[in-house]
Amino acid sequence: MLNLNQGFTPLGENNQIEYKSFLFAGGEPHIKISNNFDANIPITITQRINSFNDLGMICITVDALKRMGVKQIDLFIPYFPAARQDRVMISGEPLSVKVYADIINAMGFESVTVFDPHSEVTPALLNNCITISNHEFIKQVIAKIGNEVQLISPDGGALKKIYKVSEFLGGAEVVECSKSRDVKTGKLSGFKVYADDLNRSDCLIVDDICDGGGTFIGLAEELNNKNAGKLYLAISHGIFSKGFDELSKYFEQIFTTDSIKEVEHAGVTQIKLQNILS
Ligand SMILES: O=P(O)(O)OC[C@H]1O[C@H](OP(=O)(O)OP(=O)(O)O)[C@H](O)[C@@H]1O
Repeated sequence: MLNLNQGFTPLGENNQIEYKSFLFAGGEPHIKISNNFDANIPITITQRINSFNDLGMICITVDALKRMGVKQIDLFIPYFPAARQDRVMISGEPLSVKVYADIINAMGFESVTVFDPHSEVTPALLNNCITISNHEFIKQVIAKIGNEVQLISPDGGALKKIYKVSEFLGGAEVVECSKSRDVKTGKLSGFKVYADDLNRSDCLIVDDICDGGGTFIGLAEELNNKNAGKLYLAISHGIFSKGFDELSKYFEQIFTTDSIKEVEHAGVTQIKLQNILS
């Protein structure tokens, strides 16, 4: 096991390969891997990708391992970078998810494991892709909430997955919702909750990514208009680029994993991937 992100050990702490990594003064990542391991044994690289350099670190690590004689390398990257840029919305934009997938495919991994990918595009583009669903994560979230909740599917993307979550949980009730995003400006509008009266029932919004949080604030207001009880939010990949001041006004508790980063906030419960996967 070679864990490239310090302190992030999603597959456990056993059999870790030692290395030193740093950035050269010019900004390029570098690694020196110690050679006290058996190169005949398959190696799994784990990494949290938050920048292009984090992907670059994977590339140079694979090169170094191959030069050391390692034949089989597996990759574990829970958050797939640029996963939302999985379609060209307006001319002049890239299909970023394919750019990343092409780079990763070129390294010839035995398998590439991702957690709760944004859409079917990522697994379709990645060779030897293994996906881990959010089912166990949501099960653990509901166990922590401790009450019965209605599952809330925020938009079209989430709707494709929510009924499988409900089935996994033994048939939890689902409320469908929708929103509109202006693809030119990113602005959100038109939040709709397809229920007449939620009768003060507690609601758990389930989605893959929270970026600025606009989706969930807009939806929370609409859920409150429909007489919702307590609101909870479960997000597989927490970017939280606008912090928690606004989100915390609406949500009793926010749940996320450590697929992107560590989060320290009273209103956030982080469930480690290591505990979800074990
Ligand atoms: O925190 P926010 O800034 O509101 O962003 C989060 C939302 O963005 C993504 O969906 P997106 O809006 O890209 O729609 P899609 O599921 O139709 O691709 C994601 O699945 C969330 O729903």
